[in-house]
Amino acid sequence: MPNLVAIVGRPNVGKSTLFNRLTQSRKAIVSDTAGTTRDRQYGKCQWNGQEFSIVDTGGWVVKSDDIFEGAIREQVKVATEEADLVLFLVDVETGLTDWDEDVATILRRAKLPVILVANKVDNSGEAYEAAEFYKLGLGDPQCISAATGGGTGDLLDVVVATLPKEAKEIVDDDIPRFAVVGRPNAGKSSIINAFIGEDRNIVTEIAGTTRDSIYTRFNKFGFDFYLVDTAGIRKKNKVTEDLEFYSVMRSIRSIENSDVCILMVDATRGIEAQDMNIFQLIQKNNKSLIVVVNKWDLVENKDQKVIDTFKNAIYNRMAPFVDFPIIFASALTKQRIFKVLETAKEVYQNRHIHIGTTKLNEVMLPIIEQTPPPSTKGKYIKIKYCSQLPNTQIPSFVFYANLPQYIKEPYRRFLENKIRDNWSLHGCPINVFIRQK
Ligand SMILES: Nc1nc2c(ncn2[C@@H]2O[C@H](COP(=O)(O)OP(=O)(O)OP(=O)(O)O)[C@@H](O)[C@H]2O)c(=O)[nH]1
Ligand SMILES: Nc1nc2c(ncn2[C@@H]2O[C@H](COP(=O)(O)OP(=O)(O)OP(=O)(O)O)[C@@H](O)[C@H]2O)c(=O)[nH]1
Repeated sequence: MPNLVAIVGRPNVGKSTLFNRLTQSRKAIVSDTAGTTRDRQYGKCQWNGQEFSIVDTGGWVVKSDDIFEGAIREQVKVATEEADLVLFLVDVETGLTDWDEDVATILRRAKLPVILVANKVDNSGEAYEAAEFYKLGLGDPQCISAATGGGTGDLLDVVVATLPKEAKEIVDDDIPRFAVVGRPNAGKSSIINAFIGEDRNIVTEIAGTTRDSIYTRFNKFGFDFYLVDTAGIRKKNKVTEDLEFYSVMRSIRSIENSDVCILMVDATRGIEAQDMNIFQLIQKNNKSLIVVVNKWDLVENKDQKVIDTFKNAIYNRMAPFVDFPIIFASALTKQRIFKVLETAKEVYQNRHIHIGTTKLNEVMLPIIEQTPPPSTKGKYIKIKYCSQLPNTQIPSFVFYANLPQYIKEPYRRFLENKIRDNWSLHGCPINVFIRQK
């Protein structure tokens, strides 16, 4: 299982620039105005064959001057509880600030490794300016320029050397792993209790080898699966539970270690930003999904129109991925709790679908013939055949075409939808590639 690295630091020190460089994504918006960055919260980095996840704490601050620094401080604390390693970024242009000292105090007390990183060392002549940060009591700073990339290779060497070694969990690979995720108060602990009750005979707790990772095996009523991180979910942390960042940090490990995510939504609140953040984590990790609209007992009018309105609202928010089940349930009254497990099992099986090449072509080629890819620049575009790739993490299909570069996203999506119409891939992300033949 991957390790989790958190980047912390004052606004404008270059967290998002560094996050971008490490994850090599160009999605992050870098700006000169403090606190304007978004969608840079979570990504993956690979270095020397080791993979780890990165969270940029700067992506989560509520933008308001009076709570700004307090909120960041709070996030630093959460990061120290949930991450495996912290990159503490400071800025040689501004030099040492009181706030850096505050954060250093929190970090010195934390039990995880901290790497002090002096950013904006754009040329070697500036490296001496970084010496003052030694005062923070966190060792010698690693000098980097996130903007040019200078020093980041050395930094990554240190990160990889410092991260705890990835330990193999003692779990059976053939048994599905379900994670229950959702915002605070959505009913995660309640539904886990409804699944396993307090009956010790049906569950075995297997202590994971990594901090906080615990799989609970459930084997009864024809079900056999692991619930991921149940102990972590049932452990309450009321102090920070309102923090958006907190629910995300809490979810990362569970999601990364699961096959199917059971996303709990509170029927009395609808879909909110926090639900969307968790949904995006599920998507970025290519996990299968079912949505449980919980606390359905509290909804008075449950006629079909209300159900449809709920469903449409959820699908609209999560578009374009809309092929997943939504179940209206109550962890309290146990209404449809079994349905949730049954559906999670089906969705897991969909992940392992194998469609033979003959069958796939028999169905897809006539569809393509009827609705061929639109010709671009007078070019005739032809898809010759298709097949499913073997041994992939999620079902992946390749369509071979004479001019793949002219087949655009809408048509790719059309192909994906046609595959979904013809085979049961409910809840399961799939890949559709177009390649040259
Ligand atoms: N000269 C120089 N400028 C940098 C470097 N890294 C980042 N910057 C600039 O510093 C400014 C802030 O960078 P960001 O990455 O947005 O900083 P941040 O810490 O994510 O800021 P918040 O979003 O406020 O948390 C931008 O103008 C960047 O171009 C660097 O290595 N050298
Ligand atoms: N009426 C009703 N209340 C529910 C239901 N599920 C959970 N609750 C209540 O909602 C509150 C939160 O439930 P929890 O199971 O603790 O929620 P959680 O998602 O684990 O919350 P955090 O630990 O804060 O992340 C509790 O008071 C539950 O009793 C439900 O289906 N119906």
